[in-house]
Amino acid sequence: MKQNSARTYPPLWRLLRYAKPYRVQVWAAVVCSILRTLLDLAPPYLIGVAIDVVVEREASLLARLGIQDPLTQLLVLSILTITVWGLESLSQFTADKLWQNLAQTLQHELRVDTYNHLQELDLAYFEDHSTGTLLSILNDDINQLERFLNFGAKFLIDFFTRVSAIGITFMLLAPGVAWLAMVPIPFILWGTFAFQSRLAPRYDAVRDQAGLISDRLANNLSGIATIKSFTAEAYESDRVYAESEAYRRSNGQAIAISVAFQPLLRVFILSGFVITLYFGGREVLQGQLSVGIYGFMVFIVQNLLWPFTELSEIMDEYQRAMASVRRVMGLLDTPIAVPHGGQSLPLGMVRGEVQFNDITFAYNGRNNILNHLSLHVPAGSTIGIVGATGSGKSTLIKLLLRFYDVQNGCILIDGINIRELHLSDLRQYIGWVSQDVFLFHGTVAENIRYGSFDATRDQIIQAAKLAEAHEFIEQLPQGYDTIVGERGQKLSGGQRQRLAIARAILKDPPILILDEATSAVDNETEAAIQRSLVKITQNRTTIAIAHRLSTIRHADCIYVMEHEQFVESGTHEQLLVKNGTYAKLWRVQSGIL
Ligand SMILES: Nc1ncnc2c1ncn2[C@@H]1O[C@H](COP(=O)(O)OP(=O)(O)OP(=O)(O)O)[C@@H](O)[C@H]1O
Repeated sequence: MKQNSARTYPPLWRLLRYAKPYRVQVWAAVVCSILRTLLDLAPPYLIGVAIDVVVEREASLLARLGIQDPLTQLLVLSILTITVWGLESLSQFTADKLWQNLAQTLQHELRVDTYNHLQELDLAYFEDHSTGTLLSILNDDINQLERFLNFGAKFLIDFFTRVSAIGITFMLLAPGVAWLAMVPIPFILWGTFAFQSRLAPRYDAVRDQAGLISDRLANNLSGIATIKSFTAEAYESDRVYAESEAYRRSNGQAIAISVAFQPLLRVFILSGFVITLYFGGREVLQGQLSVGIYGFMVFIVQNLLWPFTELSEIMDEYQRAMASVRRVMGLLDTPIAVPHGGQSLPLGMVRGEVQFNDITFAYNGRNNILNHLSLHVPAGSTIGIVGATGSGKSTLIKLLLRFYDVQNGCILIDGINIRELHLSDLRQYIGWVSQDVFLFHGTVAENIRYGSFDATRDQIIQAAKLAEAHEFIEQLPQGYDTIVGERGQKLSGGQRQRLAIARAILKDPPILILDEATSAVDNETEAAIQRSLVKITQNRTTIAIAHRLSTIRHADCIYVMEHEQFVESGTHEQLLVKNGTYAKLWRVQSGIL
């Protein structure tokens, strides 16, 4: 509800609301920026006063204020100028520092919040959104905001202060000429905003296109070995070229409008300047305006009108930033499809009984993978699941981990519906060695320790020994401190699997899931791991999925999956006696057939 209503706010408003905790700094930065601009306007005024001193001497403005001697008047003016410049530098320094700190803080907070929200989203979201697009939001879009906060916000404040201060002073000093000098302003404003409204959709397109390039690059870099093995470099180069070209084109379309407006603005500004020069001069000649005020006005009229040329650039920056805000906020608004349950069950109290009660599940827009499937795994028992590839074995595990929610039926742990459990509790109970082992860039020890961050070196080595990994780790150049490379690419598939098993053993969960956990190791190593697993799986619920039946033959019960259901179950011996699918598979694998 709250998230939907947030969408109705304009992006700038949402950004400001985000900055709410920093409102003191924001106001301080605004005040310092206004002060700086006002002080920046003082020197032209002081020049006007100086002209007044040298022309009018004892009849000057300062003389009327009580300083008779023209030389003393000049001295006072000099001191005033030094003071103004000093204060201007100070306020500029403070404003810059405040804006930059704010930009850095907001950028940091937004990035961390967006990332944290992203982590909470369900797996289906990541399947529908490419890594490149998400990276471009987390990096490019958030950096764009920093640029705007660093420069754009400051410019906008400077602009409004400058225009209001000069406009009012003009009106007070020479109302006859002032309105003429301001005639171009409505035209400039109208043009600026008309042009910005045409620019906004083009910048949205640029941001989207930037996301697409990022996708392509991220995809290619992670698939570089495949590209090389298929000698597809030229093909990929063409695809990158096409994406980059599309980005260039969409940026070009935005730039085409953005540059066309500048020359037009100059014409308007020139007219304001010429009007002041001519009509102001005429008033001086007619004795209606003092020379000092005329000098000040000619000098300052450009200060009034030039910011309007910058306004279009700032609005340009603003539109780019708002396109980024929309993307960042869009991500932050994405509802969490798999929410936490309210119940908390301490890890130490979990027995590990798992029940799938009449569950039905289909991936988004696909046919049912599991149909009215039920399974009961008593606490502490070991079960094996076999079945054809694509039959839904891994899906069953992902449902237990609540990566997705079932459409019908329920899954229980120790009799509690997993939807009611806090997600982090639920996932604490489960040690999952997945089919696709993912190792993080870091050392072997860091990867084993992943998730059990307090584990000692000895515990890590002990877990590695049980996973039959200690020996090969010792032979690595830096042993446990060897860097495994991104995604563990400096290790073999079997070595990666053993690290993943060690990681799950170290976690010491009440429920252990082994999804093809030893598929990449040789028979001898697998036999050794199996011997270790006998010890590890004692008093722990274990669900093992395997194509190699020898891996699960000693399970308390083996389930055979087919056609969205379990079609057979029993011990290895019972299933052989049944002479069904399992027996057929066994005969094929053991070479009897
Ligand atoms: N994220 C997903 N979105 C849509 N369909 C999916 C997704 N993941 C898996 N599937 C489909 O669901 C079916 C079951 O996949 P699953 O990975 O559970 O099979 P499996 O029995 O573990 O297979 P294998 O033995 O090959 O590992 C497959 O047809 C697969 O194409």
